[in-house]
Amino acid sequence: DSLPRFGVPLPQDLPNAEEELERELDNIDKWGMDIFRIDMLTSHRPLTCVSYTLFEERNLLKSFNIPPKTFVTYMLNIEEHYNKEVKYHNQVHAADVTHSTHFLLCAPALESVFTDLEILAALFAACIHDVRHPGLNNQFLVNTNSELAIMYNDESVLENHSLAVAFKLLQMDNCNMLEALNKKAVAAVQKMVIDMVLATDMVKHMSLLAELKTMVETKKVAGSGVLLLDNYSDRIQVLKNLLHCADLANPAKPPDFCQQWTQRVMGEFFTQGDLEKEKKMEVSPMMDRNTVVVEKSQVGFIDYIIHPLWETWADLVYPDAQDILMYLEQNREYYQGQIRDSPPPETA
Ligand SMILES: COc1ccc(-c2ccn(CCC(=O)N3C[C@@H](C)O[C@H](C)C3)n2)cc1OC1CCCC1
Ligand SMILES: [Mg+2]
Ligand SMILES: [Zn+2]
Repeated sequence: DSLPRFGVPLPQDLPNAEEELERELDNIDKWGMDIFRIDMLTSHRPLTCVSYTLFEERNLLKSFNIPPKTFVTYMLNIEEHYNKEVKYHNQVHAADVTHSTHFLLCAPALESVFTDLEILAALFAACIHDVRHPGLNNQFLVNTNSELAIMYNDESVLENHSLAVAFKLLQMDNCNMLEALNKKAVAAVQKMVIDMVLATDMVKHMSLLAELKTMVETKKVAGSGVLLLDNYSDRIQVLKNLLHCADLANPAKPPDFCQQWTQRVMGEFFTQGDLEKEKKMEVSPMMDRNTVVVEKSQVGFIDYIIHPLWETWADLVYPDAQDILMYLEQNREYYQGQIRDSPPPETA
């Protein structure tokens, strides 16, 4: 039983789904790839399709003797364990972050900087980083004394849970995509994946950014212009920031994708806010559908979190991320313009 061409069966009711999907996947090395259309064309299995395409393109299945059937079985299993009912933290977000991770790894400034094992770890981390996300954030799980918060002692609860689930699923029948790696390589991948996924917890943001800024100030560059990273600590620090940037890339995407992501995240936030109201809890900031001004909160998010992070990343890989910064500034202006009675843009 051979695998379907893109790893996943395509919708029968779409006559030319295969050629439409091929057309979308032709953009896999571009920032503007339409992950929402790929979600539709794969009957909501974008993660398996994108990860399979990327692993094939990067020749990682051959390099690490990963049987394609095992890879697809594991990824479909992981995809099943993303919650389709959750509006933002579902398999489309995971596929988007995996694609963004791939794009950032393609930066010329990072050319031949990372080994195939590190690239495998980064893509794997992106695929699994939010698996079993309940659509509630860490603070809610802690405040409600949830099973998960007790299990993980209130520390990076969601991130620890996604990691545990991902490594548990590896042990299921015909799912161990790392079976051909030697013990040392598996341990190295596992450590890198744990370090990267734990770094996607927002509480780590300020310290991660501070370290990135220090790295930019002291960055060592080879004659060819690629980054010189000669120890694990520097290498994993760049990979942690790379995945964190990919996780926080929505406001730096083409406007219509950015706006779709905002609708999804607000849908998830308001669902949590409604639940907090129902439970007579204090409603979290940005989650009260009656008081949040979506455009204002996006401008604030961009000004205080997203732009400082992406500006620093763009410095690190200069001049590679300039058009990403352009989208970010364009989206900031869009949201600023949408705020009622906001000052008109200065005339030139
Ligand atoms: C497109 O909009 C967003 C896209 C992504 C995020 C965002 C913040 C942190 N992350 C990284 C993961 C994380 O830590 N969390 C914990 C919590 C902030 O909910 C986030 C969703 C996930 N992702 C926030 C976004 O908007 C928020 C709502 C209005 C302003 C901020
Ligand atoms: Mg997360
Ligand atoms: Zn995420």
